[in-house]
Amino acid sequence: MITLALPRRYPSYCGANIWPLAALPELEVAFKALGKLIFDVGLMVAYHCDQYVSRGMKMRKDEGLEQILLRSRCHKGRLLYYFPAQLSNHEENGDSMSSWCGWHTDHGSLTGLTCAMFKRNDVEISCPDSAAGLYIRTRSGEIVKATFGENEIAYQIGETTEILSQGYLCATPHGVRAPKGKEASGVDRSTFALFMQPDWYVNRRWDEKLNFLFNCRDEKLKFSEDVYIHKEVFNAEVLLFQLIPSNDSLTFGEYSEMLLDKYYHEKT
Ligand SMILES: O=C(O)CCC(=O)C(=O)O
Ligand SMILES: [Fe+2]
Repeated sequence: MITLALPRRYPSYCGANIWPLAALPELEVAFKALGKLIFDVGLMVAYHCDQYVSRGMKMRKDEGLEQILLRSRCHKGRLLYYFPAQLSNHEENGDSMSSWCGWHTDHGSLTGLTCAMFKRNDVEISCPDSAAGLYIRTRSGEIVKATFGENEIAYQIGETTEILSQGYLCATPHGVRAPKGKEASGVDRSTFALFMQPDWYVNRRWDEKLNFLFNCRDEKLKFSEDVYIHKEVFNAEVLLFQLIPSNDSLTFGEYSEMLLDKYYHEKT
């Protein structure tokens, strides 16, 4: 019963995977193996995040990032594809650091990223512009290129971790810069991201619309006055956080729905 109801409530989270079984049968196995590796290492990163946070705030073991990730069934692996810059519909915006993907923070707990692969005409190449790629903004406000190799995984902190750690850990602002110049013509970029996030659904709550009693785990996000997620940089977030009264709490599902409405449906 639950497997029927959840996709209706959260279509963007619960859609079935679509595997190109005929064209690329090996993708499903490789994709899941990579996702599992990034998840397993992510748990180790989470353990150390908890050690750090517990020095500053009181935290029960089951409230820590590691346990939240371990009990969640809502992690999402995605292959990301960036079209060659001149074919993209998006005009290059004023901020060249984010010409392929605008500055943002991920809303989940922890995002694991592989280093990207660049291609021209389906042939893998090394990127002709060494300035292209993923950029992050550090806690001290510096913009730095995130450089890592093909056998390495990068982890970024998401907004939910910032909220649950009451700001001891900060969500990582990031954007992706497209290559520039003649040589950049026709160059595309592919990478893999594992978005690790808490369970999102409501706990033992009757849903009028679906006529269904949810009997599942949720994760409450407590918004305290001390948490101002990158407010000073991203105007959209400033608006969003004005909508959440301080000291209020939402489930991760409610928080996600609020963001999706804000960004995609302009409901709020
Ligand atoms: O492409 C990347 O390296 C980062 C992707 C990203 O930030 C995202 O999908 O949220
Ligand atoms: Fe991101």
